Amino acid sequence: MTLDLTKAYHTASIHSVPKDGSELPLMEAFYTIQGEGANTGTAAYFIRLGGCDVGCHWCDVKESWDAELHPLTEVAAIVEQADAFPGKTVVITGGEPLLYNLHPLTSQLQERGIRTMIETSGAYPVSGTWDWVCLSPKKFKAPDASVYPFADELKVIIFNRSDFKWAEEHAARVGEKCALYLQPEWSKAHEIMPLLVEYVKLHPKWRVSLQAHKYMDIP
Ligand SMILES: C[S@@+](CC[C@H](N)C(=O)[O-])C[C@H]1O[C@@H](n2cnc3c(N)ncnc32)[C@H](O)[C@@H]1O
Ligand SMILES: Nc1nc2[nH]cc(C(=O)O)c2c(=O)[nH]1
Ligand code: SF4
Ligand SMILES: [Mg+2]
Repeated sequence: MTLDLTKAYHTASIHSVPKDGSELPLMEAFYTIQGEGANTGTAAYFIRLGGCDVGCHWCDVKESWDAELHPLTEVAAIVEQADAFPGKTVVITGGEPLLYNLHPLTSQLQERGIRTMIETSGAYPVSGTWDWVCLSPKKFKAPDASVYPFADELKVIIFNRSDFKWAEEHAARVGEKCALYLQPEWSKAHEIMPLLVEYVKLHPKWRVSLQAHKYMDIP
């Protein structure tokens, strides 16, 4: 598959993040339990990159949006720290990680035998090499068409009834093997859960994803 790199990592220059991907704006990194989607319950080291222009009004990490607030950090140092943990699985999240050139980060992780996973809205084309791609499309800035074939998992956030239709539109665009998840928006979870449960019972190709880390009270 050929990638259209003309649209990739387009804001890198605005945020003076080097386009070669050697340094990235690092908001935080922490070793925890994956709380969402297909890999829920497994140990993983999360690397959260700053910068996002998608603007979900219910985003649970708005502090990540302004890349300038997060220090440019050498990829080699990020990788070194990740390798200190026994999980040997790294989840790159944000912010929107696909704003940046992720080739050096993923290749250096994989050279050390660390699995690479990404949480992305898909708003920008894929860079880097991935063992697992979680695509979570957003109405506020729809995915780039090139991203759908990379999705191992589609995770749609349900905030209101109209999001079920939106979820089906995206399910029609991912590959046959892509696992399908519906995840309640956290602040509406109590209200939306009965609808979500009924929807999955009627449309069993979908599974429920909860933000298990929030119930476990861990990062
Ligand atoms: C903070 S985002 C960062 C990665 C990327 N920007 C994205 O949206 O996929 C990580 C995951 O959290 C989900 N998420 C964010 N806010 C949420 C909320 N209030 N309730 C449920 N899921 C949420 C996103 O849909 C995404 O799957
Ligand atoms: N434990 C835990 N699991 C997660 N899965 C996706 C997360 C994210 O913010 O991308 C996340 C997170 O922030 N914490
Ligand atoms: S795309 Fe992700 S980081 Fe950006 S606003 Fe939406 S949920 Fe938050
Ligand atoms: Mg989170």
